[in-house]
Amino acid sequence: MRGLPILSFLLTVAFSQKMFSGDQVLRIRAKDQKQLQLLRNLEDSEDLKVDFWHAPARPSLPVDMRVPFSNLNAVKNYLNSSGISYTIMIKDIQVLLDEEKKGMSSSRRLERSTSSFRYNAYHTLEEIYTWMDNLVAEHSDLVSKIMIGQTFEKRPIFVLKFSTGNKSRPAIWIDSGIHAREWITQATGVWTAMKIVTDCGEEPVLTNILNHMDIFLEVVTNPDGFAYTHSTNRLWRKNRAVNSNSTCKGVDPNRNWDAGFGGVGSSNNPCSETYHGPFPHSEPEVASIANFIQKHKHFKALMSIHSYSQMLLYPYGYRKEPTLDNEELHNLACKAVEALSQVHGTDYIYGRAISTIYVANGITIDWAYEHDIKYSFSFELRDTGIYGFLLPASQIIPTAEETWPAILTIMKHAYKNPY
Ligand SMILES: CC(C)C[C@H](C(=O)O)[C@H](C)S
Ligand SMILES: [Zn+2]
Repeated sequence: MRGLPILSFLLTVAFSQKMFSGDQVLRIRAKDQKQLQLLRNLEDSEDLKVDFWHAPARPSLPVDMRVPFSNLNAVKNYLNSSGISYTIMIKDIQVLLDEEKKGMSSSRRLERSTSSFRYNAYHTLEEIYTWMDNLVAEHSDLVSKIMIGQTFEKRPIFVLKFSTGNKSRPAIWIDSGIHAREWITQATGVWTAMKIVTDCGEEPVLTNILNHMDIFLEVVTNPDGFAYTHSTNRLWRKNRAVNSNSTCKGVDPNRNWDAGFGGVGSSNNPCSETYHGPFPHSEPEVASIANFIQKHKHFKALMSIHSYSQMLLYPYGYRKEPTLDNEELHNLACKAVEALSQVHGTDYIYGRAISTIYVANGITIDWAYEHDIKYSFSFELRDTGIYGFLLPASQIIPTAEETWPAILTIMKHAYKNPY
């Protein structure tokens, strides 16, 4: 009878999961603004169902887009006839998804302790929430779990609090997984939580920070979307809100913040991956964080972790003017990226979001900066466009290991430069 649970799991997955057989990710290097606009036009065509993994921004940045197998010829003809050259970044998405699923099914069980949890594998929401409870139980002197709200589908939204004190102190916010499909980020959040409990009291820099500041870490910042990537569509980005005037579901939680809301750099089309929602903080996944941070009043640094591109970004995304703290943020990003590259030689670029990746409004770090959190950064983890969102699990630990010194650099700076 042992095989039955695995078999039933595989059968349910086989029958409910969206398949991406033959879908390809094309990498395009647009030569000029005209070609970029031709690419943007593709996003608006509902029948081609092109999914931008890396949106059109500037000629110097590649555009990565997933094209359903059934539309490959039409899209490739469109590119060829427009004189737009492309390479095939992923030849068949389903092949990578099948490999990813194989790696997960062997680790699919609810562990009773954090020591038997496999940090080098991807996990479901249930497995991560169970791990979270084990972490709190095993380290209750340092870690507690706070429910800051409920998602659209009424799942609890949990934040881990790391504190050695008992009154409200200056604090640091870290979130991962606000975009559901960016699985390397939730996995990095799990590893980072373990690193904090392991190093606290042992490693002097972190120990010193935790003697004066609290750290709040939201590992799964989009629980509904994340559950959906496991149950139905691995490449889902948004939350799972029902949009009143559309059959398309989901709002992009990283366009829903009250910072330049609704301008250029997000979409008012509910079917778009960057749909900003009906109004700022309309989404519970965003409002819960905003309310928590505003009630706390003492956050000094915020890091929102995304993938992919290997970038460290700071405000603004929605305005081209630099912030008043641009020089300090730029120098801090430089130090953080240097610390990151020391670990495995991974190269990052860094700078203001609008000029480093693309214009984006309603984003977390702009709202944070405009709400007195000076040290606000968005990480874009590995890679730069070989696997994209389908980064193999073998890269989870190396990615988390290299990200940690960058996170620590930013936390240390916030601690040493109180404001
Ligand atoms: C700070 C922004 C521009 C991050 C970006 C996005 O939300 O589109 C990620 C690459 S998904
Ligand atoms: Zn993202």
